[in-house]
Amino acid sequence: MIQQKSSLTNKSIVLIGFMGVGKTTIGKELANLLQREFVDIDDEIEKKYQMPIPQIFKEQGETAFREKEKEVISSFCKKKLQVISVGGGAFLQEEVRNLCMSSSIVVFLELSWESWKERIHLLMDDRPVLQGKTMDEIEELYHKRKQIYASHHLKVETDGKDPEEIANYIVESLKQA
Ligand SMILES: Nc1ncnc2c1ncn2[C@@H]1O[C@H](COP(=O)(O)OP(=O)(O)O)[C@@H](O)[C@H]1O
Ligand SMILES: O=C(O)C1=C[C@@H](OP(=O)(O)O)[C@@H](O)[C@H](O)C1
Ligand SMILES: [Mg+2]
Repeated sequence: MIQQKSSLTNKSIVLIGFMGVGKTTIGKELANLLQREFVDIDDEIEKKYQMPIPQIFKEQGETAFREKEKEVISSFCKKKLQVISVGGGAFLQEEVRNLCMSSSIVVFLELSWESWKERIHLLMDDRPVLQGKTMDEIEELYHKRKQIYASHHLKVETDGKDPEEIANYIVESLKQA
């Protein structure tokens, strides 16, 4: 279920993985369990720029969104002892990958394509990256994105598990490592 390369410290924990894998949901559970502050980078971007993510994509484009994303992640990564969920595209930027890997424990949440497909109806409305794409194109993106998630300290397979179970598993794994 898991590959371990690091342990629980006073560093922040950063959750990565494809859109819809459960970073935001599991991040909240994990923060509760560890009694840490929870930070969702997409929420922070929306607060800072007073605009929903789909609107940023529509009006300013993806490049502008990635710049904002990098800025916000940079400011939160400096802090310790938080649980941080970053967007599924954050690790496209090498600078973001390096920053998170050096400052925090990076946990990659993995979900198989078969399981992910069942969740797509929950995601289409507010994930601009998915909009206008065919299933084949989304599948291609899913596989391409795997490369950027290769940077991690810990990998957790989430198929068939509920968010609480996954959060508990992360805590136990990090404690034991
Ligand atoms: N382990 C899980 N099992 C079933 N549904 C889940 C699980 N984790 C998340 N979800 C659901 O999938 C959707 C996307 O979750 P979310 O946490 O927003 O993912 P992300 O932040 O990775 O995009 C939500 O509707 C959430 O309730
Ligand atoms: O993968 C992506 O490019 C994105 C993922 C989203 O976050 P989630 O991974 O939390 O859905 C959000 O940052 C934005 O819509 C772009
Ligand atoms: Mg999220």
